[in-house]
Amino acid sequence: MTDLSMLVHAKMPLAAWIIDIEQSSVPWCNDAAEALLADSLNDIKSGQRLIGDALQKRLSLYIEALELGEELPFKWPYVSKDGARYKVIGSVISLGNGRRGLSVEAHPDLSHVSLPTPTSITASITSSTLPRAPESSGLLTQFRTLSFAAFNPKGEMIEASECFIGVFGDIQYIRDLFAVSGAANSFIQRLERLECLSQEIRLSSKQGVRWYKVEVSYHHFTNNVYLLTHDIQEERDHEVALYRLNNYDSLTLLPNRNLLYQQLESALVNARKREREFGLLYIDLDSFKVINDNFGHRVGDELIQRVAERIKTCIPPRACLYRLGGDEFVVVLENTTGIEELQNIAESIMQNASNTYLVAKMEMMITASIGIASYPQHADDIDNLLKNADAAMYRAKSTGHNMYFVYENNMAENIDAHLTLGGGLRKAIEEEQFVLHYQPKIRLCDEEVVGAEALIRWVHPELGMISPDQFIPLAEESGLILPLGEWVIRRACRQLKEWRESGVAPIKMSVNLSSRQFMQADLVDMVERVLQETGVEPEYFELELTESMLMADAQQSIDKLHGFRKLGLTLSIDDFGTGYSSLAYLKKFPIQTLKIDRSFINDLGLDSDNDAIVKATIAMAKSLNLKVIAEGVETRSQFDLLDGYGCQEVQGYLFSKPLCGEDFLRYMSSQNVVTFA
Ligand SMILES: Nc1nc2c(ncn2[C@@H]2O[C@@H]3COP(=O)(O)O[C@H]4[C@@H](O)[C@H](n5cnc6c(=O)[nH]c(N)nc65)O[C@@H]4COP(=O)(O)O[C@H]3[C@H]2O)c(=O)[nH]1
Repeated sequence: MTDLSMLVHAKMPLAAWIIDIEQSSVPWCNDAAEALLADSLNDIKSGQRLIGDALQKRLSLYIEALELGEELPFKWPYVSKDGARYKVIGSVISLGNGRRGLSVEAHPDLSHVSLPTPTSITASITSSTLPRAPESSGLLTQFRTLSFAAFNPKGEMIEASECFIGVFGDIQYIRDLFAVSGAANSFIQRLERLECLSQEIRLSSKQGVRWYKVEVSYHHFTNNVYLLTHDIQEERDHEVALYRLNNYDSLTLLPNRNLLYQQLESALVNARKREREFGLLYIDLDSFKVINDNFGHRVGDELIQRVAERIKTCIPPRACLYRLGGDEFVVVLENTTGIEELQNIAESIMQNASNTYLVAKMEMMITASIGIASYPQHADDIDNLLKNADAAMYRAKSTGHNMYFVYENNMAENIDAHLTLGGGLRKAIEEEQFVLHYQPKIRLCDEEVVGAEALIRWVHPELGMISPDQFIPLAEESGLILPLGEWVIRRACRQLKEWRESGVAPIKMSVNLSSRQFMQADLVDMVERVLQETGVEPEYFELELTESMLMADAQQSIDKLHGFRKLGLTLSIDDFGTGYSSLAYLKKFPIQTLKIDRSFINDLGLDSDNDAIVKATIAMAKSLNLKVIAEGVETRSQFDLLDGYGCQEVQGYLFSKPLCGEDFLRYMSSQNVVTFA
C-alpha cells in the first residue's frame, strides 16, 4: 500500500452514511460509502459488521452522554479493506419520531503520507514572493478525476492532479485559489488550529468564482498542506433556488410573507433599540376576483404582475414591497418621520395604480384599498401591527374603493369577529356556497306572474341556510359585497335566460343592490357587461335600490341612475316608506317603480293611518307615473284592499315564498305562464 493509493481512495465526494444509534444500524449510505466500504456493504446495511463491538460500546457511551445533554465529539478511525486510513467524523441528526442518529463522513487521513521538511504553515500566506518549490514528485499529475494539490510550508504548490490544474490552472501559491484574500487568511488560521479541515468556500477557478467543498489536511512532520476540492456550485444553486422558492413570490418575484416577517422582526428590534418609528401599508386590490372570474387566471396573473411593477415605482427606494398572495401586498418603510410619509406613499399608489394597464391586449383598470399602521402608535408588536393595518384596509374597502385609512382604535373593536366571519364569507365566495331564490311578482288585475325578485341565500356547510339579513351587512363592511353582488346579477341573468329557453313567458328579473355596490365606480359598466354576456335584454332586468342609498349622494345617484336608464333597464325604490319618503324629491330620480315596504302591508285594514299612507302613496306615485308594488302580502284581504287602492303588483307569501330556480319554473307552469314555443 503506497501513500498515493490512499489518495486515490480519498475520492470526492466523501463517503457518508447514517448510523441509527439506538438500532446500531446503518439506514443509509451514499455511493462513495458504497465504493469505499465495498463488499462489506451488505453487512453495513444490516448494521452488523461496520458497527463492531468496540464501536457499539462507543455508541452506547455516546447515547448516554447525549441523554445527559452532553454532546461528545464523535471521531472514529477507519481502515478500509485495502489499508487506506480514514477519520470518520460524525454529528447528531434527528431520524424522526424522537430517534437520534449520527451523520458520518469518512475523511481521508493523510497524516501518514511521507512529505518534505517542516516549516511554519503561516509562511504559506506570507511567502507569495518566494520562488516555486521544486519538490514535485510528478506522481499526482496522473489523477484525472481527483482535484487534488499539495502545498509546501511556504504556500507554494508542490504538485497537483491533472483535474486540479484543469479546474484552477497552474497556480503558484495556495492564496491564488481564494476569491477573497481575507478568506485565505482565515482559512489558513483555522487550518493551523485543526488537524484537518472541511470547509465550503468560494474559490477562483478558470470558470470564475465558484463554491467548492475543500478538504485540507495539514501534515505535522512536513508542515505541508494537502488539499482536495469538490465543486458544489450546482448544489449551491439548488439551495439558492430553494431559498427563492421559500421566500419569494414566483409570479411577481417580490419577497413573500416569510421575508416580510423577517424584515418586520428586524425593524422592530431596530426601532426599539434606537427609538425609531416604522410603518406599513396593507394593500388589497378592489374587485380583483371579478377580473379572475371574467377573464381567467392567466389574465389575472398578468394584471397582478403589472400592478406589482407599478406599485414598485410609487414607493421610495428604501421602502420594501412584499406580496402576501392573491391580490394582497404590503409595503414596509423603516425609520419613518411620521404618518404623513406613509400617507404620501398611499396616495402615490392610489393615483398611479388606478391608471390603465395593458393586459392581454386589453386596457384594464383596477383600484386598491390601503390600510396604514405604524409602530409604536398603533401597535407594539408585529402581529398586531399587521392586524391593525388590515383592519384599516377593511375600513377603506367598506367605505369605498381606491381609498386609504390610517388605523384608529375603534377599527380593532370588531376586527376579530370580522376577520373570522369575513374569512368564512371570503371562502364562501371562492367556493360558491350561495344560491338564489326567486319570489314571484304578481300583477293584480289578472294575477299573472310578471316578475321575480332574486334573493340570495348562503348555504353554509355547517350552519345550513343563512338569511341575507345576517351576512349582507358583513359583506358590505368587508367590501366582499362587490364580488358577491356581481355574482348575484350574473346568476340571476343566467337563470332568466334558462327559464326563457325552457319556454317561460317573458318576465322581469329584479335584483337588490346594496349601498356599497351602488358606490362602485364601474357599476353601470359591470351591469352592461353581464347583460351582454348572458344575452338578457335590459328591459327584462330591474335593479331595486333603497331611498337611503339614493339620498347619500343625490347628484351622483342621479348620474348613475341615468347611466342605467341609458342601458334600458328599470329602477325600483325598495322598502318605500321606511326612509325619507319624499315623493317630491324622488321626482328628481329617473325611477319607474315604488315598492311599499311590508311593514305597511302587515297592518293594512287594521290601522287606518297605515291605510291612509298606503293609499296616498299609491295615488301620488300614479301622478308621478310610477308603478307601485306592495311586498309582504300574506292575506287575500290585504290583496283586495291594495287592488282597491289601485296598486298594480304584489309580492308575498299569499302567492309564494321565494323558491329555488326549479320550483319557480314549476310554479310558473302551474300558473299557466309557460309558452312552450
Ligand atoms: N314576512 C314576510 N316576508 C316576506 C314575504 N314575502 C317576501 N318576504 C321576504 O321579504 C324580503 C324581501 O326582500 P327585501 O325587502 O328586498 O329584503 C332583502 C334584501 O334587502 C336583502 N337581500 C336579499 N338578497 C339580496 C341580494 O342578492 N343582494 C342584496 N344587496 N341584498 C339582498 O335581504 C333582505 C331580506 O331578504 P330575505 O330574507 O330573502 O327576505 C325577503 C323575502 O323572503 C311575506 O309575505 N311575509
